[in-house]
Amino acid sequence: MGGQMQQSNAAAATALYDHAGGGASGPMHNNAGPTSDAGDAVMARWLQSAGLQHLASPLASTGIDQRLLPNLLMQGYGAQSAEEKQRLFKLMRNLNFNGESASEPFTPTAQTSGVTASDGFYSQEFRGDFGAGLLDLHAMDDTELLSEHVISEPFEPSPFMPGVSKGFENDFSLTTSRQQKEHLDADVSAPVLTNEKENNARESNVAKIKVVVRKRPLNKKELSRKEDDIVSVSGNGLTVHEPKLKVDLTAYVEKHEFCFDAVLDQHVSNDEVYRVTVEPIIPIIFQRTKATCFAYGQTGSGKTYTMQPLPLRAAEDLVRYLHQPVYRNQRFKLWLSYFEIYGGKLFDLLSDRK
Ligand SMILES: Nc1ncnc2c1ncn2[C@@H]1O[C@H](COP(=O)(O)OP(=O)(O)OP(=O)(O)O)[C@@H](O)[C@H]1O
Repeated sequence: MGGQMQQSNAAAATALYDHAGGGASGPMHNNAGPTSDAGDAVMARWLQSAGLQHLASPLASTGIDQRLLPNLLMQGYGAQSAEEKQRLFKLMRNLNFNGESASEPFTPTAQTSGVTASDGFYSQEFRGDFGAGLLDLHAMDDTELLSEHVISEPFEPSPFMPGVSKGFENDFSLTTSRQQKEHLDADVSAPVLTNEKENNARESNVAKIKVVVRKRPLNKKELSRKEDDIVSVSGNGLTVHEPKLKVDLTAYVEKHEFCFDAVLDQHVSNDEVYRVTVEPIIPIIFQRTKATCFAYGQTGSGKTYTMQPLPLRAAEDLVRYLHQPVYRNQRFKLWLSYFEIYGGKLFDLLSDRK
């Protein structure tokens, strides 16, 4: 089914290209005939794939040069609501730029006899701001476009995330006020782009991975052997002082310096570990983000000692958040599973180690 559909799209796209080439000097609607119909059909189907088929017929009957369509559509031509404009914007983004930026010299990706690169769908005019305006047939795969239809349900941002509330103010949420809607209707591209920029900025502000090192104190055995403490901590850096011998057997210490997101020395309590590592993740989970916390290190380095208190503290905070008015009605669900992986086997600790 998908393959068939793509084939028929490919044929139709070629027809549109031919059509544009034949009528490069005049408006496309003047080129009546089968190719014109095919071109209109592609445009109609393209719009239909985003549920915007009602925009196709007015455009066809206006006498507007269809090479200008991408720009016209981008300016919100015919679209009534902010939601429609958003769909148009996403549809436009599915145009295949073939890795070229608009400033790069244009190279046509297909050739048809009698058609030059400056014509039709491939012309600078048609491409407008969108690079090489070849319809990406893969992007027209129905499943992918269906996902474009999913409009996220209104979601109230967490007041705990820095800078989040500002970003969501410009979002196309269904709760957009009338005044905002009018503003968005006036120019749909600007808010979408601003919104995207803000999303990127917000994402880059929140580190995806945070590595925290905890130094444990020397244990009794090490103390009884009068072993040296070879790790010193300073800020978010630590130095390993490695005892070495030169070839002439003179002892010397080689320093290895490392920097992490945070380094906790041996005097730090488990509460402080929680505060630095897991506590900041909890509100992010309520932004519908997945979060993982794990410990690694050599045997006896303190993984169990460090990790053991964290789940209980995290569960307390999670439940506390769930009861906050801002999250209470958002249909969040809390699941808990507890496994041990040992010796290549998985044990369910909430089910008699089955
Ligand atoms: N920060 C710390 N303060 C005091 N004691 C600690 C600290 N970290 C670890 N210990 C002690 O060091 C010993 C080893 O710690 P732990 O069992 O947590 O290591 P581990 O990394 O889980 O080891 P393994 O990989 O062998 O399971 C334990 O007796 C633990 O109580």
